[in-house]
Amino acid sequence: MADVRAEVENPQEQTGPVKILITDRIAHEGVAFLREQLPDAQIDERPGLKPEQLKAIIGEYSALVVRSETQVTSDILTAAHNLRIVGRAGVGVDNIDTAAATRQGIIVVNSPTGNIMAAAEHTIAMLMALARHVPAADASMKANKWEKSRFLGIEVRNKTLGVIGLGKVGMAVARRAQGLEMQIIAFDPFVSTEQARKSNVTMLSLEDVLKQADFITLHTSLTSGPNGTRGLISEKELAMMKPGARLINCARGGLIDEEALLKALNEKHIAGAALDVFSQEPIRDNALLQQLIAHEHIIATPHLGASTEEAQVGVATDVAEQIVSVLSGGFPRAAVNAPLILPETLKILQPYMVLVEKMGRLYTQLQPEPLRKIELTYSGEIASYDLRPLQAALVKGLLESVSEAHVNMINAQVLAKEWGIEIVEQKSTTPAEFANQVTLRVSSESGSNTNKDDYVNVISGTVMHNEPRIVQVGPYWTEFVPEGPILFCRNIDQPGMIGLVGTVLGKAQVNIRHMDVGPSERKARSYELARPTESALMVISVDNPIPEWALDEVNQTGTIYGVKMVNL
Ligand SMILES: NC(=O)C1=CN([C@@H]2O[C@H](COP(=O)(O)OP(=O)(O)OC[C@H]3O[C@@H](n4cnc5c(N)ncnc54)[C@H](O)[C@@H]3O)[C@@H](O)[C@H]2O)C=CC1
Ligand SMILES: O=C(O)C(=O)COP(=O)(O)O
Repeated sequence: MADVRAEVENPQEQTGPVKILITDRIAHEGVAFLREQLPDAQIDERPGLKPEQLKAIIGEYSALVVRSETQVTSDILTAAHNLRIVGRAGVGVDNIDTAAATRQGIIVVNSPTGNIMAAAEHTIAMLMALARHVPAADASMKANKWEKSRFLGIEVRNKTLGVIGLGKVGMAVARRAQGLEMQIIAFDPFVSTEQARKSNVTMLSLEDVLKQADFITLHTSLTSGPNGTRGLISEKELAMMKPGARLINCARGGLIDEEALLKALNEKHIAGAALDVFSQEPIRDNALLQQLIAHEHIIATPHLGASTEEAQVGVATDVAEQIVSVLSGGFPRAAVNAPLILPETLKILQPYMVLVEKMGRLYTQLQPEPLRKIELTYSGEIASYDLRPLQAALVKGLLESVSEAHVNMINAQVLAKEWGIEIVEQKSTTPAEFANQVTLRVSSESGSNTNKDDYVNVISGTVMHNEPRIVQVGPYWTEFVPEGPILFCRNIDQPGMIGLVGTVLGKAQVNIRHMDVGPSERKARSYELARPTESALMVISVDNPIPEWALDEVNQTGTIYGVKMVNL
């Protein structure tokens, strides 16, 4: 069973050492950690690659490390045949097409806390610089001037700071600003008034924050779509700002309509703005942005929020650790697109993951038909765990033999949806037939399993001595280890049937490893006589594949039917 955490096997078999590509500059501590922990890996630092250069080489790599500069687009990802993880040495992942990565089963990780303080302190530096014209005064001094009266500033004490986005950075900024004796008001639709009140922050509507604050600082992530934050501060919002107020953006450039900002500054509606981030980075020859940063009431820094020694060491080692973990078959600490399962839980679930994947494979091989709805029932103690890995294992088992898709825990749900498969789960901690049992009930294309040979609508299994066992197939009770080549057939429940099959297999020089004949009713297991017209399911595990002529011979007996070979 392959590990569904982060599929180790690659669709295009990779030869040679594992390769890691670093395309933005990260602290050397992170690179050193990778080298130390993965001594056989090839680690290439190639900052400044053009998109077409990155696309040309990305296929060789298992891991990619970036900051905010490299654009990891879906186009790049289509060429990333061996990529298993993208590590963002920082917070914002808006430069990574995470939806495309998810579809391809690529884990995206970031460092959610490594540079929070750096970003918050830079915001405070921007706040003070805006209030006291520090950069302009410095430039004037360097031009050999002494313009004492030109740089009259304001105090921040007793002023109101409006925080838009009261997350990790926003809250750190609020705390620091409280130390400067500022009043803090905030807008964040996902933070409760009560929670904010405990930190002495007053939650208001966006409009009220804009109208009341002397300084506005932005700390939301950049998201697109109808409820996204792109263009959150546009002409209308700028117009709502208090005349003479100041704006700070150390989050993402796209949050502000930069043209509208330039207009508001030119009209002297707001007194100034401090920008660390821009809609295009680097700015290069973007005329609007050049005009904006040249404005006398703008303070600009080249996306320096995270650029402290401490933060860079923090984010680089944070991401390096997660890359080592994932490439070694473990879990990332901060995956943006993967559910987090604790290693202890995974250890318990592992044999059930094997079981469920085999149940999926068995179903697809016995009943190769488009699926529509699957009901997974868990009973026993197993039902009390986080069972997402089992669902992923099931999708993998079901789709692997019929699709090119590389299924793993990251993309299992997306792929199931694409295939139009609805998966519902039922959980009960009360044991059923076995202490822990997983049952798969399937509805195929027609919506019900009505055709004559369509008996495999239920497969049930358990784990015994850490080994998966299938205990029910359709109406038949059975017990076998789902492993290797297995012959499935049904027979009229009467004497001589086992002998018939045994003789043919003997003739074909096929060794039987295990055999189980399951009646269609549980009570027949207690050696009561079954009625002669009843059928039974024969499950015969063999050491080597059975030749076609032997399968035909078994099929022609008249009393044995539905002969099918599966490979688990
Ligand atoms: N300039 C730099 O170098 C750095 C920039 N950042 C950026 O700062 C931003 C914030 O980072 P964190 O605080 O770590 O993120 P976070 O996820 O902890 O906080 C974001 C907050 O924004 C809120 N939010 C979402 N939509 C909103 C909306 N429409 N209006 C108001 N609030 C909304 C969320 O509820 C959340 O509380 C991110 O964009 C990140 O990329 C972070 C570190 C360094
Ligand atoms: O972590 C973030 O979100 C940042 O914006 C920092 O970006 P950077 O790593 O400095 O390119």
